[in-house]
Amino acid sequence: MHQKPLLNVNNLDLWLAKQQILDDISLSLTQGELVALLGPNGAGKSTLIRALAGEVRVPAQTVRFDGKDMNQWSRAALARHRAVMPQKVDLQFPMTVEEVVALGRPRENPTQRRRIIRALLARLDITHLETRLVPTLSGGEQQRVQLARVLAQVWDRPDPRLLLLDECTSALDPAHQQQVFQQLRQLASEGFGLLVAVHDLNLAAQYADRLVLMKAGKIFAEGPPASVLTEQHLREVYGLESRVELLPEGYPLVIPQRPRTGHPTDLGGQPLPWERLTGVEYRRIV
Ligand SMILES: Nc1ncnc2c1ncn2[C@@H]1O[C@H](COP(=O)(O)OP(=O)(O)OP(=O)(O)O)[C@@H](O)[C@H]1O
Repeated sequence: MHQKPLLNVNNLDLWLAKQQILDDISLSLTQGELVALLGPNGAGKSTLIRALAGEVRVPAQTVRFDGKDMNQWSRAALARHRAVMPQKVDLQFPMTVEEVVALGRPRENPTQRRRIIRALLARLDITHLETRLVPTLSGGEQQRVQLARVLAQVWDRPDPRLLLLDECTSALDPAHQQQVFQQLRQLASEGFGLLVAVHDLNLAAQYADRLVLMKAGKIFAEGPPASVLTEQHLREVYGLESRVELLPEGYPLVIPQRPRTGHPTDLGGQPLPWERLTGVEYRRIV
């Protein structure tokens, strides 16, 4: 088990356009750890990832990467040790999958680059797409190509290696979501530290060592999945009614409940059509 501190954030405040977006954020990530960043739309997850990526300037001494102030890292050195997958990547150029993944390794010798690309395409189940033009791929296929490009950047580099991934599985079908998260766990066991923003609470619960739940720019709760994903927390942070069950596998399962009032699809507490037909209340059978 790797235990070396990789990332330390201390009392980070961040203001953009005269608005406070991050409020007193403190967290840490060690080598070999996969931490999921959760929270409603607008909670500040992407902004935090951009700040940790060095894309938004942060106050001195608030973010340390491998023990060194983030502002002291040169761009070139950062590029070898941390890679970032932004939430939106919209590639319009007619480039092939192979060419896009190669962008992650611009200065590599061709034989070595080829080896890295092949390994990543296989890991992300996109070998069969290698010669296709990226803009012609489906959304989920494109997302896996972008992940391969990001991984190529830090693949087989010396430690420290940090991955900051912003909703890297949002377009994937359930089987590919599982496959990608298994790969992320594999990377953690190889010594990477991973911070992954994700909306799927159950994926996070299944794969992350720890969860960081944000609300309105602050950390609302942080810890192992079972301590963060409680019915009370989900109500307070998302306004979501849910049932949370602890599975025999050791992680919680969140089952969202149909809102009783105030939702556009809600019938004001009236039984839904199939409830009238079957006499079975939907809430009890989900
Ligand atoms: N450059 C900016 N200028 C002004 N406000 C910004 C800027 N960037 C982000 N914000 C605001 O900061 C808040 C947090 O945005 P952020 O994108 O970090 O949220 P998020 O948690 O990633 O949300 P989502 O789940 O929708 O992706 C939002 O209210 C957003 O409008």
